[in-house]
Amino acid sequence: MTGLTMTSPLLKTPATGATATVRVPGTSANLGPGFDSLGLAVSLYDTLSITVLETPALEFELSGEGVESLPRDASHLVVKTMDLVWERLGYSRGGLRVSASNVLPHGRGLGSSASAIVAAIMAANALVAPADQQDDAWVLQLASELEGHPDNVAPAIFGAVAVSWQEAAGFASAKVMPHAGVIPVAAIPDVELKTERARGMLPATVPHADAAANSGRAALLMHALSAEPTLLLAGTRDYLHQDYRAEAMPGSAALVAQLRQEGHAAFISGAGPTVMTLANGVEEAELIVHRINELGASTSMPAISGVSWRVLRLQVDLEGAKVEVHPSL
Ligand SMILES: Nc1ncnc2c1ncn2[C@@H]1O[C@H](COP(=O)(O)OP(=O)(O)OP(=O)(O)O)[C@@H](O)[C@H]1O
Ligand SMILES: N[C@@H](CCO)C(=O)O
Repeated sequence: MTGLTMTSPLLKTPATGATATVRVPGTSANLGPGFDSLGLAVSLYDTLSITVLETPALEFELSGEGVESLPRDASHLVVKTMDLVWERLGYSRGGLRVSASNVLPHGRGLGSSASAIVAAIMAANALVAPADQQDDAWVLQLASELEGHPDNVAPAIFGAVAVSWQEAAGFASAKVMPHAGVIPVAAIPDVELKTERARGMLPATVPHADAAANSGRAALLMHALSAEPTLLLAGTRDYLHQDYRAEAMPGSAALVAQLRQEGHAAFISGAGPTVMTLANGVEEAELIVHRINELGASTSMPAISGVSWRVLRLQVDLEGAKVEVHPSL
């Protein structure tokens, strides 16, 4: 690794030749009643490698999700985010090679934008001089600002279940380890729904009775997730967002209703349209996978069978994003 160089009296540059690689999990936000506050990390991972080049070029090696549609210039979310990190830390960017292996589907409610932002911040932070590097609380603050809410970025950074909140001093998050029996099952539809559109469907106010009922379920959910998974069905009941957004994802709304009627803790993952179900043990997880495939193939519920579902039995990721830096050879 070459030493840090000065491009102006004020700005430093990251060390040329170094590569930072970040492996970041996807996340499921809201978990039913935890709108904009609860989320959990799942065992689906994007990998981002950033190499600082000697030339001013921006090179992209993208694979997987978004390969056809993502921009290959400074407007790419990863580059925009890294530029902001370096600006705040007093650095300027030269050339970069951005290598991304994208597994998380975009606009499906699995936190792809949050994971991209977290990976970019962690890579940029790892490439500055050790004395300038910031801690995870700083990463959480900046990532939440960029994403607009902390419920996806917190579990992407820390893993497990994250309970996040905001006060005058900024965003904060507590990590809660889930009961070992909790198994997330994702049903990912082949249609995209932009978070921005889903947020636009929410009302400005909700009835006090709904807010009160929702508070009770969110509190119950934390107990169910950490200690008593038999209560997951009751704990994942939401009153604040899913009904208001159902029109934009009728197949997902129908699948959530059907699975809940059959006793499974299903909810819309993030802003949708992925349906997440939290199983209590392997046997229930296998049953849920089988049942979703069956409903998708049956003609008796056209709202569900009219959508093509990719069903994945996952695990809760307990560690969150990991970064490694390789100096130049
Ligand atoms: N790995 C990535 N690299 C660059 N841009 C990305 C990446 N992942 C997501 N994005 C950008 O974020 C957009 C998707 O963000 P959006 O908030 O709509 O959905 P999401 O994050 O997948 O879902 P949710 O927030 O509901 O969990 C993509 O269309 C793309 O512009
Ligand atoms: N809490 C967010 C998650 C998606 O980014 C929402 O439901 O809009």
